[in-house]
Amino acid sequence: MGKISAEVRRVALQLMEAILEGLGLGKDYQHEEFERGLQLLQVNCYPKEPEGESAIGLAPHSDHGFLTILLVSCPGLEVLDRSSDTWRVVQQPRHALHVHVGDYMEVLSNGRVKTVVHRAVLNPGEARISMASIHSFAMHEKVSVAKKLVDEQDPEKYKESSFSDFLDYLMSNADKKRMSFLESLRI
Ligand SMILES: O=C(O)CCC(=O)C(=O)O
Ligand SMILES: [Fe+2]
Repeated sequence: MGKISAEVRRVALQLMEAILEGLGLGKDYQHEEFERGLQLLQVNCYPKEPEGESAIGLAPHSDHGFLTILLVSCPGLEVLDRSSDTWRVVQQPRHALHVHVGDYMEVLSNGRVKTVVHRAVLNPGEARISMASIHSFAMHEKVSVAKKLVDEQDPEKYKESSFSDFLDYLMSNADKKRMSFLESLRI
């Protein structure tokens, strides 16, 4: 587990640099904050789909960090196509990793790069395991819109927040039907 986490972290940081460069911020933008950031591993185990029923394994959501790298044992991942508001099945080439952009990437880029809304459905043929590696800043480090991506036509669209603010948000809304964390940050 230690080796795969370290390798996945290396890939995530390299992808982050490429995205930052693509946004015109330069690959070293907030380099230290990314370097000392958090990596969270979440392992999901789903049972086989009961016969004749279709069932959701993990409800629709977006991930809170900058990037998620996902390893899955078999198909079951679906992403929301924003243009048609329909779910698209994600193909699963053998041994391929999936990369999701998360909420903090949408915040940092001032909405230029959109978070991916996704869900997992149960697989009729077999039980399923997935391992999500989520990459974010450190617990109390604030993520904010890059000032270079703000101007009169494109005002700042999100409030700053940290991972600890995200946890507080989850706790405070635990028993309510709630808007997503990202929606709560919209200005
Ligand atoms: O199991 C999957 O394919 C998705 C897992 C996921 O979205 C998550 O852990 O955040
Ligand atoms: Fe997810």
